[in-house]
Amino acid sequence: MSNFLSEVKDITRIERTAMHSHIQGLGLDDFLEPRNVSQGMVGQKSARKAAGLIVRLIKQGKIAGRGILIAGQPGTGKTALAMAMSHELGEQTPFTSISGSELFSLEMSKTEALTQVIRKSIGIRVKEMAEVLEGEVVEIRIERPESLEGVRKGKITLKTTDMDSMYEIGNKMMDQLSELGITSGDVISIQKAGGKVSKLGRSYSRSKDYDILTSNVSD
Ligand SMILES: Nc1ncnc2c1ncn2[C@@H]1O[C@H](COP(=O)(O)OP(=O)(O)OP(=O)(O)O)[C@@H](O)[C@H]1O
Repeated sequence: MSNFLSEVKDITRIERTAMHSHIQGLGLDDFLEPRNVSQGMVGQKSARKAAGLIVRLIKQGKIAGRGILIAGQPGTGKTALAMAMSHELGEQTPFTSISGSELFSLEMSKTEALTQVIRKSIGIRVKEMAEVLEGEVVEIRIERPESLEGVRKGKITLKTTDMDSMYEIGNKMMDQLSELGITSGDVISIQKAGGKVSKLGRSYSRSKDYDILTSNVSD
């Protein structure tokens, strides 16, 4: 679990997109003419119109595999234009922002840095589908082997809204259950493919067993 958390920390970066949260599009009419104030955009009319033209060409499939260089003084709206273009291209077009200093490094080639950013952008669109078993733990039974060579055998009974089902569990799953401190009354999910266990909470009927706020608790 701790490894998993540290991995998450590694890949989490502070994105500087909040300052553009007002940008919802290029604010153009059907003839690509910029409206005065529209979709969070104001001014920069010729740049917005040019960006709209590029968006139209992309949507028509007339340009692909090309980059666009937007040049200008700091703070004049280059990132805002890029973000507006990604909005115009629809939800399927991810927006990923990087700064120049991330590309120029002694540790990594520019190609590698760019490849990572592209992978990240693609990753935004990948939805992971996992089949899971979810239910309240009724009982965990682990039979310890009598000899050192013997293998542990385990069974878990899960209660779902419809029924109770018993599953045989392997060593890895037994270790996970004990690491997470799973006991009867916990509501858990188990990923069918990898066997990853997650604790979702405690069942309502057993929730008072360890509830320190109730009057049942003695000193
Ligand atoms: N035409 C515009 N309409 C509304 N808001 C804008 C417009 N242009 C820029 N902004 C806003 O102004 C701020 C600065 O713009 P932005 O960060 O896009 O500039 P930049 O050219 O990318 O800057 P830098 O070169 O420093 O990266 C942002 O909050 C952006 O959303």
